[in-house]
Amino acid sequence: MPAAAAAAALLTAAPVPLANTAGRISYKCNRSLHRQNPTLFPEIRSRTLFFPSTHLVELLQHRHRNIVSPLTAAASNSFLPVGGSKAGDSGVAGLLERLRAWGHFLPGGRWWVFQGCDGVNRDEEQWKKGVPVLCALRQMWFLVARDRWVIYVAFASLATASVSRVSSWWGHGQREGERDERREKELAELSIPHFLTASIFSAQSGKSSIFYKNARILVSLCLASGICRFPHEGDNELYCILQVKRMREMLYSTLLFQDIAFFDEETVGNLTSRLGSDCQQVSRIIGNDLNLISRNVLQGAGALIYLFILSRPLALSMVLICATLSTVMFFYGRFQKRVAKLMQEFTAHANEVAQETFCLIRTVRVYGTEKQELERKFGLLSPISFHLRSHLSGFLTVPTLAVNRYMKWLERLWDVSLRQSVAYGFWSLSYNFFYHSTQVVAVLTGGISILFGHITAEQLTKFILYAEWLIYSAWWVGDNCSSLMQSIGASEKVFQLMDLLPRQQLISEGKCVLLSKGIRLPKIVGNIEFVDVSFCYPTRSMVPSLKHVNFSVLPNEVTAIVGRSGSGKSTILNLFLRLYEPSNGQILLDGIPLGDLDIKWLRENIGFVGQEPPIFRMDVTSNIRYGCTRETTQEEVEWAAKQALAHEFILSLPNGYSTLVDNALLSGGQKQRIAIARAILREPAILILDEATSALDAESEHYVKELLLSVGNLSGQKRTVIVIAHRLSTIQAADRIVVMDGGTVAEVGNHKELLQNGGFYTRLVGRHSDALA
Ligand SMILES: Nc1ncnc2c1ncn2[C@@H]1O[C@H](COP(=O)(O)OP(=O)(O)OP(=O)(O)O)[C@@H](O)[C@H]1O
Repeated sequence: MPAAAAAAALLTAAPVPLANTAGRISYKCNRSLHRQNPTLFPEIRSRTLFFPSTHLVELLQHRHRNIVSPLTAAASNSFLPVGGSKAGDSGVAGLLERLRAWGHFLPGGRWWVFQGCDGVNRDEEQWKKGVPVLCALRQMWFLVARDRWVIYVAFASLATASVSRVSSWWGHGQREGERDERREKELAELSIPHFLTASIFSAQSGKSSIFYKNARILVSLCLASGICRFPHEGDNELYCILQVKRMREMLYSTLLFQDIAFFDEETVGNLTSRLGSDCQQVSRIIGNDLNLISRNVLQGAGALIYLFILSRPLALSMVLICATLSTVMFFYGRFQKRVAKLMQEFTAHANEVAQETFCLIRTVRVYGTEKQELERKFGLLSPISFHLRSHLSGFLTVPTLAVNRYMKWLERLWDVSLRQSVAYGFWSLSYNFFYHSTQVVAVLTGGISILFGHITAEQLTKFILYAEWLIYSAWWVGDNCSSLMQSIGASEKVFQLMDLLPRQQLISEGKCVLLSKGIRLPKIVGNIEFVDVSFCYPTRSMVPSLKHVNFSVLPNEVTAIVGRSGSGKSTILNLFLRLYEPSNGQILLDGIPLGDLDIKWLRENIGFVGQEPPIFRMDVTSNIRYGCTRETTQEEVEWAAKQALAHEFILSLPNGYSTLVDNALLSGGQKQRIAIARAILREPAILILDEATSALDAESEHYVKELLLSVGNLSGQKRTVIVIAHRLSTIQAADRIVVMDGGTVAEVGNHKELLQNGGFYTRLVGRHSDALA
């Protein structure tokens, strides 16, 4: 009760007008509520991040009816529900209030304000941060410049289809002396309405020779238009395919060369969504949208010129109508760009969740959370947008929503799509209105002109046909512009990702290639030194994972790193593998800073086996050969597999070494054996093992460990080994043990020395003797 009272006080203390700030208020209130009593309000806090404030009240009423009734009473005085009315509102005032609320559904109303992924309303400033249209087009052009010939062919055939001179088709058969008419007949597709009308009127007036001539021209024009369209459309398709391919290539290679920290922040689902649907959508920009826009602009311009030739006053009225339509088109296009951006974002989030769920399907099954993953408690009004639901709640009982992570994003997609559909409805409405306006204006003004003898009935018919053509072209331009805006909206994230610079260590002379840059030592001795190394993961820049770490690994020795979970053992290996760069200090290999060495060469000389080694979806031989730069025979692959005790189980697979495997098709121990065989085959100078044998049975582990730690490479020479271990047997076998505690080195020495010290290591061994033994 005190919490509810405090929360009520918080809400009433700051009565903020609701308009345009619903998301923000809701968020603030809930932050405060959550701080006041996190146990009472945890769920509400996360939910209302994307709910408008009215839903806070709804949610509280529904979920915490008993506890927070004073809060909702107080809240309802401060916050007027979007579609509802205050308690006590009745009669005309209440009705007016409700009507006013419904007014928010009209263009420009509050219903059209979008919320971003964080659930907060996006203001104009945030939208302006997007990629400008010209900038997006420039980037697109740069992307396809290599294949510009495809575009040239497409545009040339388009121009031919739309604007080619008819004179070559029928030149000598024209009526002499009719200058205007001759000019009018210069356009191929555009002249179809002209000859159509001329044919009809010549038939009506009984001029059979003129009728047949016009009919012949009509057929020729239709054929010409069709033939020119063929290369044009084919080229466009070809262009779209090329562009998607090129974009995916570029994006994929840009992503591949990013820092590991980048992948800590971006999820796989999100990135694959950009590579998939986003690239497809963006490819429409030049291949489809721009192409259709130019075609319709050409045709519209031709029709307009024709109209001006026929009648200037009538043509001006058409210009006026088209200008109004263009204004509507501008706003609609801007709206579409925003919609597309949000839809891409929400789709990416939905993909992210789906990908995660499918990757963790075993956990979902074991914990029986399928229903939870599908949870969806909509009622009668499902699925309609949150806002509309809120308005309807004034008339109907609307059940509270309960959505899971995936449904949350689908619901938000739906929410945006709903508004998109309504906007399309408004756009179509305006088109219809203007389309019919042209006819009415043409008939009225044209009829008057006929009455006064300024134009003939034939001219008016032509005028109406061309006016329709003009408005039709304007409509298509509008439609394609909005589609272009959609594509540009969708392109934003793709271009942002493509603009990322590749990781510094992989750049050479401005190119990101698998390159050779830096020092290559003639031979790796294997002396590794960590000098005052400190490190924070970029995603947690305030929390150091390593603090002033100093230790050495001597050549041909086995160094074990031990310590409690989270003490920084794997981080040390990550830094040595240069997956991250130290925030402070240096790591040296044979006296040379790692940063000065050729990274490609360095990695070729390191073998790494992790705790959960990844297996690629390919056959066993390819998996063992993965990353091995030297040529290897099948015998060598089998030798490595035998050393890793993998040979027997591989032979028992349906196709032996040719069996297709992946992470889900092998046991943990089998995966580790393949990864160990992979490391053995590389014959690395330095071997790094991160609990590499944890999934093996005791006997196999003993044998494999012997091999990895003592036997060394093919020629029997020992190598430098760094091993993270929890088992006492592994640790005892090490020449040197580095004991980590809370990101610092607590002790260094061998097993005997450390036990004699009686320090942290002794306590660790004592406390975890069961686990270590
Ligand atoms: N990618 C990452 N981003 C942010 N923090 C991380 C990341 N990886 C590890 N950490 C944090 O760094 C600290 C050290 O982690 P590390 O993986 O090195 O521990 P560890 O000693 O290897 O643990 P374990 O024995 O459980 O594998 C931990 O607090 C961990 O939460």
